[in-house]
Amino acid sequence: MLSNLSTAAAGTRDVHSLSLRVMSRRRHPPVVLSSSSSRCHRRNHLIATRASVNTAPRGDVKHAEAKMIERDVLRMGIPSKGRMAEDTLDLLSSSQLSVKKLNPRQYAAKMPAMGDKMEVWFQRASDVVRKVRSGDFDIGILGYDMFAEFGEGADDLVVVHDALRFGECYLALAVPNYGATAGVNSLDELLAMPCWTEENPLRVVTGYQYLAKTFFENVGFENVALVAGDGALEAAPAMGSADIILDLVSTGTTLRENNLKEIEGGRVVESQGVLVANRKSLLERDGCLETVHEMLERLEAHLEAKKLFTVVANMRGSSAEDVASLVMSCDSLKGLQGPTVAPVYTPGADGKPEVNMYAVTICAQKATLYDSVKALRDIGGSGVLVSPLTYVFDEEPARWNLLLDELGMEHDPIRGKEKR
Ligand SMILES: Nc1ncnc2c1ncn2[C@@H]1O[C@H](COP(=O)(O)OP(=O)(O)OP(=O)(O)O)[C@@H](O)[C@H]1O
Ligand SMILES: O=P(O)(O)OC[C@H]1O[C@H](OP(=O)(O)OP(=O)(O)O)[C@H](O)[C@@H]1O
Ligand SMILES: [Mg+2]
Repeated sequence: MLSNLSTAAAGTRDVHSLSLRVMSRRRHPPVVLSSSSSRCHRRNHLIATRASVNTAPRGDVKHAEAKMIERDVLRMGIPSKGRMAEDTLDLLSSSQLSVKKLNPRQYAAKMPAMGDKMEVWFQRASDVVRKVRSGDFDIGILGYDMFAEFGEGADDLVVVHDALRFGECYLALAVPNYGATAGVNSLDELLAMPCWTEENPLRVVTGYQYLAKTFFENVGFENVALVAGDGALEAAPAMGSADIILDLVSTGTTLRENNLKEIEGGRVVESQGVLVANRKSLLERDGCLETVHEMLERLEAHLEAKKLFTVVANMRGSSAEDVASLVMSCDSLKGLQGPTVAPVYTPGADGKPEVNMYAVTICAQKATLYDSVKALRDIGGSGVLVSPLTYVFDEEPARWNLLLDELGMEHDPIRGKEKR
C-alpha cells in the first residue's frame, strides 16, 4: 500500500508526489534503529517508536557502500559551528584530548595526545555523520539527533559512546495551544482528529525529515505531509504554513513563547553528544580500534570523575577495621570500592606517635554529597574535606565491551589476540 507521507514545500498546501511518497516495506526491509546490529543506537534514545523501522534512503540519494581509502592517519570529524562545536572542544580538552588548530580559518587540526596518528576535521554535524558513514572519517562527535537523522540507521555506523553529557535535548512534536489543536494533549488525540484526510493531511514542519517519516510510519499514520524547514520552526503554525512542528526542545521556553505545547507520546528522539565510528574502520583500519579504545578510556575517566567528589574525614575509633565497619554500615558512604581508612598519628604523652583517630577517604556522588557529609558526621566524622576528582580510570569501561559485542569481537582484543 502507498503511504500518504509526502514532502511539501514550506508555506504551500501542495503535496508533491516525490520519491518519499512511495515506501513499500517490501523494497526496504525493516532494519535501522531496531536492528540487532544497532544495539548501541537504540539504548534510551528512540522513545516513541511502536514498530520496526523502514530504511528508505533520504529522497533519492543512494549511499555508496563505505569503502576503505588508503591513508596513514585516522580522521575524526567534529562540529564546526553551532552550540555543539565549543562543547565538543571543551569535552576533548577536559579528557586530555585537546584539539590544536593552527589557524582559525582552517578546517583541519591536530590532536597532540594522539601524535601524528590523528587528523581532526571541522565540519557541519550533518557532514560529520555523512563522512563517517562513507568512510571519509573514521570517527566523529555530534548530537545524536543529527546522527539518527543523517545516519538513517545505516549498518556502516556504530555508536561508541552514547552519552557524552552535553547538548542534551530531545526531538518532539508540539501543537498550537489555539485553533483546532487547542484541546489536544496526546498523540492519540491528535491522530484521531477527523480533519486529517488524504486531501487535507496534517502538515508537520521539521528539519528532521527522515526521523519524522520513520515516526509516522511506525505509528501507522498516513495522512501527514512533511514540510521542510531549518530554523525558527516555532513560527510556522502561527504563519499558517504548518499545523504542528517537530523540533528540538531543551528548556521548553521557545515552545511556550510561541504558544505551542508538547503532547504525550510525541517525543521522537532523546539527544546528547555521542562518539560514533565507521564499522569498517574499526574492524579493518590499522590502529583505529586501539585509538578508539584510548579515547573511550580518557572520555570515561573524565565523565566518571565529573560525577564524583573525594571526601576525607577524621574519625575516632579503636581500630581501622572498626572505623571501616562503621562507614560501610551507611549506604550513602559506600564509595567506589569501599572506604580507605588510614591511621592519623598524633604525639602521645611520652612524645611517641599514637593512633586514636583515622582518616576515612571515600568517593561521593556529587548529586548526594550533602547526604554523605551528614552521614559521616552522624557516625562521628569531623573536619570533612571535599575536593574535585579529575579522572577515574576504573576497570575496562562497560562501553568498550558493548562496542566489541557490537563488532562481533571477543573481549580484550587490545591486550590479547583479536578473534571474530
Ligand atoms: N536548545 C538546545 N539545547 C541543547 N542542545 C541543542 C539545542 N538545540 C540544538 N541542540 C543540539 O545542538 C546541535 C546543534 O544545534 P545548533 O542550533 O547549535 O546548531 P545548528 O543547528 O547547526 O545551527 P543553526 O541552528 O544556526 O543552523 C543540535 O543538533 C542538537 O544536538
Ligand atoms: O527548549 P529551548 O531551550 O527553548 O530550545 C529549543 C530551541 O533551540 C533550538 O533552536 P536554536 O536556538 O538553535 O535556533 P534555530 O531555530 O535558529 O536553530 C531548537 O530548534 C529550538 O527552537
Ligand atoms: Mg539550531
